[in-house]
Amino acid sequence: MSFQIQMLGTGSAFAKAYYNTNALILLTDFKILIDCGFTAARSLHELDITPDQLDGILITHIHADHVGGLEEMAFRLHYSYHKRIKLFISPLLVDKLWENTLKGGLENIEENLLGLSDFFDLVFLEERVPSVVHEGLTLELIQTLHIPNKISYSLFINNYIFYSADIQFSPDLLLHEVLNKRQCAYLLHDCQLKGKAMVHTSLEQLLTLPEEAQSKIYLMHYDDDMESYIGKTGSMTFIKQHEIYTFDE
Ligand SMILES: O=c1ccn([C@@H]2O[C@@H]3COP(=O)(O)O[C@H]3[C@H]2O)c(=O)[nH]1
Ligand SMILES: [Zn+2]
Ligand SMILES: [Zn+2]
Repeated sequence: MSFQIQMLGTGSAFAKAYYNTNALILLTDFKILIDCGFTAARSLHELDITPDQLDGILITHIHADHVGGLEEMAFRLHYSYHKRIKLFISPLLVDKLWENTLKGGLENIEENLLGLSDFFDLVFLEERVPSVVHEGLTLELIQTLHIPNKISYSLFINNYIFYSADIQFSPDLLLHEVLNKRQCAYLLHDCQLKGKAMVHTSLEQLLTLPEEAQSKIYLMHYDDDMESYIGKTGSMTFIKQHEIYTFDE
């Protein structure tokens, strides 16, 4: 069964033009959002998608450009749509997400709404365990380095697409596991266009990869000056906000 990917946004944490890097995975009868940052609701609105039309949301890590839209989702699902959707999440992130990000806004709005599982149907994704989340869609989280001592996950989609979330340059992972062992056909990778990358991967670092690897890479999580880098990304391509991509196996 084929599926499509439509980026709700493709920007860095502070980008204004391209919104937060959050992705919709679209199957004929299933829609899941990868990350739900503070621009997600506006972007969904622009695409004429309401929160209740999502079947689930997957969280890679706790930064506002990846989870900052969850409070609005929870409120609207509860009050406007009287519905809970799935939240696909590592068990290691659940308490942190509730205690550090959502509790302040969501706790005690009603006496029986006490925690994350009162707003979402929690589906735990164990690291490095492929999970069939719907017919035709298998997701697998792997822990990757973003900020030391901060839990953060990248993702395999149907074991042939690698979705990096936010990640420091990890050439061994990319070349040995993603490309060599798993033979992934597409890599959606975050990219800091200028300067030395401290918590992301820089364009300069990605340009050190062999041309064959670059040709499979779609760049995301970029700054507002992306257009001035067109033609300067080797064999890598910028993925565009709201365009629908079919990544065939
Ligand atoms: O040690 C740090 C921690 C964070 N930051 C910035 O804060 C942002 C948080 O969201 P992000 O992970 O998409 O991107 C991060 C960076 O832009 C940084 O430059 N250095
Ligand atoms: Zn980010
Ligand atoms: Zn981050």
